[in-house]
Formats: sequence, C-alpha cells, structure tokens
Amino acid sequence: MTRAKICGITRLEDALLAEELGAWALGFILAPGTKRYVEPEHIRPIAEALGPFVVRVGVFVDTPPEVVLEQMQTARLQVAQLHGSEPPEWAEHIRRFLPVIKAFKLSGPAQPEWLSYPADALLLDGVSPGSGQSYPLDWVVPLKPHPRLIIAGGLTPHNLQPILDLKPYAVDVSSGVEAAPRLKDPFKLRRFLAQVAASGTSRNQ
Ligand SMILES: O=C(O)c1ccccc1NCC(=O)[C@H](O)[C@H](O)COP(=O)(O)O
Repeated sequence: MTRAKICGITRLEDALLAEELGAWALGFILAPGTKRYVEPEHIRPIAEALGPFVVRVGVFVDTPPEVVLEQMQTARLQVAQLHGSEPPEWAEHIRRFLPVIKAFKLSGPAQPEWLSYPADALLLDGVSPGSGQSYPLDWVVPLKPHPRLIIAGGLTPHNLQPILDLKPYAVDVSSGVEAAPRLKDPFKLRRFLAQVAASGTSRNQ
C-alpha cells in the first residue's frame, strides 16, 4: 500500500484537515531561510493537537545531528528527514534516537549506491525541494529495490496516477496541494488524498 505525506505544513487548520482526510505523515520545514520554514516553538502546538496515528516529520538541510535532535524534541516531532548533503554518520547518530528519512535530489537517474545510506526510508525529490519540479519517472528505477521508497517532486492530483502505479512506500507533496506558499488548498488536498485512497492504498482499506 502507498501512504501519503503532506509536507510544508505551517498552520494548525491544514494539519488537522490533512489528518482528517487520511494523510499518514505531515512534514514541517526546519530549514531557516526557506519559504515554508517554521520555528520549532511554532510547530509544537500543531504537533500536540494531532491524533496519535499521524506521523510528525521534521525536515532539515545540513543541520548538525545534535541540533536536529534538540529541535525535534522542542517541536514534538517523531521522524527526521535529512534533505541536504548529510554524511551517513549524521544519520547514524540521529537513528540512535529517531527514525530517519534521507532525501536525494535528482538531476539525473538515482544512484544505486544510495541504497546503502543508513536510513529507515529513502525519498527522491526534484532538484529544488518544494518548488513543484518533477523529473522523468525512469530516474526512480535504480532505487526500486528499496522497501521504503518515497517519491516526491512536482506531484499534483493531475500527475499522481503513474507514480501510484509504481506502488512506492509513500508519495510526498507540498506545493501541489497549496493555494499559495505556506497555505494548503483544501480542495487540492482532498483530491490528492482521495486519489491515493482510490488507488486501493488508503490507510482505511
Ligand atoms: O518544501 C520546502 O520548502 C523545502 C525546503 C527545504 C527542504 C525541503 C523542502 N521540502 C521537502 C519536501 O519533502 C517536499 O514535499 C518535496 O520537496 C516536494 O515538494 P513539491 O515538489 O513542492 O511537492
């Protein structure tokens, strides 16, 4: 079954709606200077308002492991997503305490050696995270053997079906379900999550 992660959450109402519509995971951007950055103290009340069965993910870019762990605790998040050029030792350090998703940005086909990166799941993204940029689907193929492969990058309710046909562990979307940067669009969110559910992969099936 394929799960859905909704990334770039900045508002409580978006988080609660995504949860209600069946999202498995919600992502909060902890990379200062990026469009959807939210401070750990701002995330905390959102994370605490969610039910127990939705996974709270913190997204970091080249942040040292000690800082990742500190901010994850402050924000009450559960899974760390490493979205920069973090060395494997950083992921190993964080994994002593929390599960890790390692993201790789594609400017060409995925590299098979990424399969051995120490992470609980791998995520493939476009070259410019959160920008709605996609890539040719066959670039994903070298990582297909990974049991927990998350596909992101330019997904929308319109182009989602061929990705779902690959049956990845999860799909991840940010700008494709926004009304404007930082604000989710309830209609797009509903369509995206309904499509994941209709693929026979909803958490309720
Ligand atoms: O979304 C951001 O602004 C962002 C900034 C810095 C690092 C990562 C970021 N997003 C990570 C994600 O997991 C996004 O969901 C992913 O890049 C897909 O975005 P989109 O193409 O807009 O759906």
